[in-house]
Amino acid sequence: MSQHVKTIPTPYPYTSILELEIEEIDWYRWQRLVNTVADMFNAPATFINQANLKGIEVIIASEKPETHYQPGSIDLDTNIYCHHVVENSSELYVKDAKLDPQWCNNPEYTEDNYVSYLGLPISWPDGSIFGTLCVLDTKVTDYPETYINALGVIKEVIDSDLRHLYKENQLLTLSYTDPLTQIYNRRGFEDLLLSTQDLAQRLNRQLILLYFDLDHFKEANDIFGHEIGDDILKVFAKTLKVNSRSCDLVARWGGDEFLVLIHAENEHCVELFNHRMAEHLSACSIKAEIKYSFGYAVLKPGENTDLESLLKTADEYMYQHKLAKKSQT
Ligand SMILES: Nc1nc2c(ncn2[C@@H]2O[C@H](COP(=O)(O)OP(=O)(O)OP(=O)(O)O)[C@@H](O)[C@H]2O)c(=O)[nH]1
Repeated sequence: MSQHVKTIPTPYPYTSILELEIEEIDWYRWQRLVNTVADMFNAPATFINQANLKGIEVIIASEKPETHYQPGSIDLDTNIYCHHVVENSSELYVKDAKLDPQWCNNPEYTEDNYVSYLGLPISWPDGSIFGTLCVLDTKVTDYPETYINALGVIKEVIDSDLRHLYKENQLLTLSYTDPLTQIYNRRGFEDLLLSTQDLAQRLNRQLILLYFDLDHFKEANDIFGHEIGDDILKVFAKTLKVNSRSCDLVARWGGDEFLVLIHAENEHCVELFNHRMAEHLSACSIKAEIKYSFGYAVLKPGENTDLESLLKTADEYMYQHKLAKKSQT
């Protein structure tokens, strides 16, 4: 019997901008832009969508009586037009969905009868995808190139609003934060590593990369449940944070793995850090005992070791630590 293995799409690492109190976006202007596009194309529906942790979410919809859509988000498994724009980071123009079998399971076509779609990607200033500006129609279309170009100009207005937001730093912080533990995520760590290295060079100080991996975390999830598992991750992240200085970088690297980059006078700091961690963790009141293995790598001033090599060293060390503990038990 053949087995169909379903892959779960990775969510886009952004919180919905609708959930944030952002004053820098002129929502009224975005609304007018969307309404103008709908009028210009004489189309029943125009949207600005965001690719975020929920999937693809409608942020602004045209205010025409015939605009038909479900407010909220569509998960990444559903074959809607916008997913293709987001995935490929490029324009998509479907003049007549009937002519292309790839849309036969697209609910926008099969349920809402949107047979035509024109969508452009909207980008964050770092080039990663924010979402789409799109025009949908229930009739077959053949837009002139001048219209498509005009849509491109309107999209650039939205891009530039996002750039402004980035300057304000609100969303930058957001896209750098792991939503569960509220420490940096992988992307935040990678992006801030360079400036931390720069600072350490200028101060002529060494940096130490600490790599932590929880022990038997899968078992804790299995025995106590996923929610307690989440609590363990949160407590561990918080413990790392309170034991670090504000200039250190504390991040969740993925799953039950964490990184801390510390400005350290010498390797003795690693022992001290560990000692403080053990003390804090033993004092916290959580159902499951939190144990971890760790490794580290040193980056001396003047050295130019890349993150990959540092991680490899720290990971090998951590692995030996884990093995040693396993063989003891
Ligand atoms: N609750 C919760 N579990 C997660 C999360 N992310 C990853 N996991 C789980 O973390 C577990 C990691 O398992 P493993 O990598 O095998 O690690 P381990 O059980 O700690 O094994 P050892 O490292 O060998 O001790 C997996 O079961 C994941 O499903 C999360 O955000 N929340």
